[in-house]
Parts: sequence; C-alpha cells; structure tokens
Amino acid sequence: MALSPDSKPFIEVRGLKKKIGKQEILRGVNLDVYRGETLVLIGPSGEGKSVLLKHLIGLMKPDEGTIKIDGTSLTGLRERQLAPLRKQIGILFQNAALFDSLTLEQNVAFPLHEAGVKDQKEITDRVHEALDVVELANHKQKMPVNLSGGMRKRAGIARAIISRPACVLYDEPTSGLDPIVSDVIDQMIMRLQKRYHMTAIVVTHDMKSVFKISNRVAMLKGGVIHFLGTPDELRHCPAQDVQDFIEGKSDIEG
Ligand SMILES: Nc1ncnc2c1ncn2[C@@H]1O[C@H](COP(=O)(O)OP(=O)(O)OP(=O)(O)O)[C@@H](O)[C@H]1O
Repeated sequence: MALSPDSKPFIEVRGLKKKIGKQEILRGVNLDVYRGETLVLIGPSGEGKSVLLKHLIGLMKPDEGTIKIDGTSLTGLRERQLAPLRKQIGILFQNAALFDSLTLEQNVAFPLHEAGVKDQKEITDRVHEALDVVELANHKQKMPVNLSGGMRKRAGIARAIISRPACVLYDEPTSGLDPIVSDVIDQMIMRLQKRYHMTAIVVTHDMKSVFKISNRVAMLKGGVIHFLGTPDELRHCPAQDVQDFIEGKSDIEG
C-alpha cells in the first residue's frame, strides 16, 4: 500500500509520556498511523504496547504529550465527548472479553445497543454481516463457553467492527492459537483492510503475522518507538537488538 507523504495521519501521537506508579512506561512516543494501513506494533513484553493502545481510545490519559484522532485532540475531552471518537475505533482486547451470559449474537450486537440503535432489523442485519465477515454466521446462538479460542477471537473481531469503525486496534489477536487458526485471523485482518479500507494497529509477538499483514512495523522499546519502517526495512535493519528480537534471540548467555 503506497502512503502519500502529504496525506494527514488518522492517528497522530506526539511526545506521549506515561508513568504507572514509579515505572516510566512511555517516555516520549511519536507515531503516525495513516488511513487504510495496517501498522504492526512489536516489542519486548512489558514495554507498554497495550498501554499505548489504551491511550488511543482514551482508556488511559497521558502524563504529557498529545494524541489526535482524525485531527481531533483527545486531551481534555470528557467521557461524553470521547464517545464519538471511540465510535471510530474498535478494539479487540487480548482475551476477546465476551460476556459469558450472552449468546454470540447478543455479544456482537452489544455495541449497537450501547450506541442507542433501536431498529431491530438494522441490528439483525449488521450482526449478520459482521458474523459473516468472520465466518461465524452459523454459530450465532452459541454461548461463549462453547466457542474455541479461535472462534472467541473472531467473535471479538465481529464485535470490534460492528459499529463500522474507521480503525481497529488488535491486542495480540493470534496469541494462544495454533498456526492454522492464526492464519485465519490474519486473513480476516487483511480482508477487513481490503473490503472496508480499515486502518489497523496490531500488537503481536507472532513474527510470521508481522511479515504477512503489515504495511509498516513499529517497535516499542525503552518507552519510545525504537524502529519504524516497512517489513522489508525491518528485515534489513542494521540494529543488532532489532535483529535479535525478530529472530527470537535472548541476550542471556547459554
Ligand atoms: N493498570 C495497570 N496497573 C499497573 N501497572 C500496569 C497497568 N497496566 C500496565 N501496567 C504495567 O505497564 C507495563 C507495560 O504493560 P503492557 O501490558 O502495556 O506491556 P506490553 O508491551 O503490552 O506487554 P506484553 O507484550 O507482555 O503484552 C508493565 O510493566 C505492566 O505491568
């Protein structure tokens, strides 16, 4: 996907700093994400990838720095003012976060009820469309407990896209899944990009996914974006720590 150098970023993060307790997690993150691109966020465990995602939907507030979504700054917005911006961004949490007491269909419809959609036909049609995209339309009456790990992730994706957001944030969408099911999830992320020109940020440790789905890759390390570039630039990045990371080499001597 060609990025036009003069196109405005959909998400713009500048100088983002965040401390949790005494720990400085984010130390000045700068990042632009453009409409229609899939940006994969990698980096060592505990470096703040999930914390960064939470800032993008206003679930966490920066200590310093700014975040703009489609040109609107999140700084100082109240819960009510955040709602329309949140509608533009869907999120798939690490555990898919389904409600155990609701059927798959009811889980996927939930954001529409929250958004005040009343028209039952519209709800039914949109749930069907979202479940169709993730190939779960035949399972809509199932309870979450009766879904496999991969089906739960796909259900989470259906729920993340039901409000037709411009952008979806995926927090480790393939973790704990076998390689075949992981490939199905990757295909779905790519299908959403193609079909709806959806912008995506995908946090993953799965290097195969990184090279399959990304237009650009950002590596968060030391509280900053330590590497940013195309998958090809990542492959040829001269920094030893970046190469060690993608090859899964630890710096502990064996
Ligand atoms: N609500 C919280 N309260 C206290 N500490 C937190 C909270 N959320 C995150 N942290 C801490 O912030 C740091 C970054 O966590 P985060 O989950 O963002 O890392 P990550 O890069 O996504 O890791 P992983 O790849 O293992 O999922 C960790 O040290 C974590 O313990």
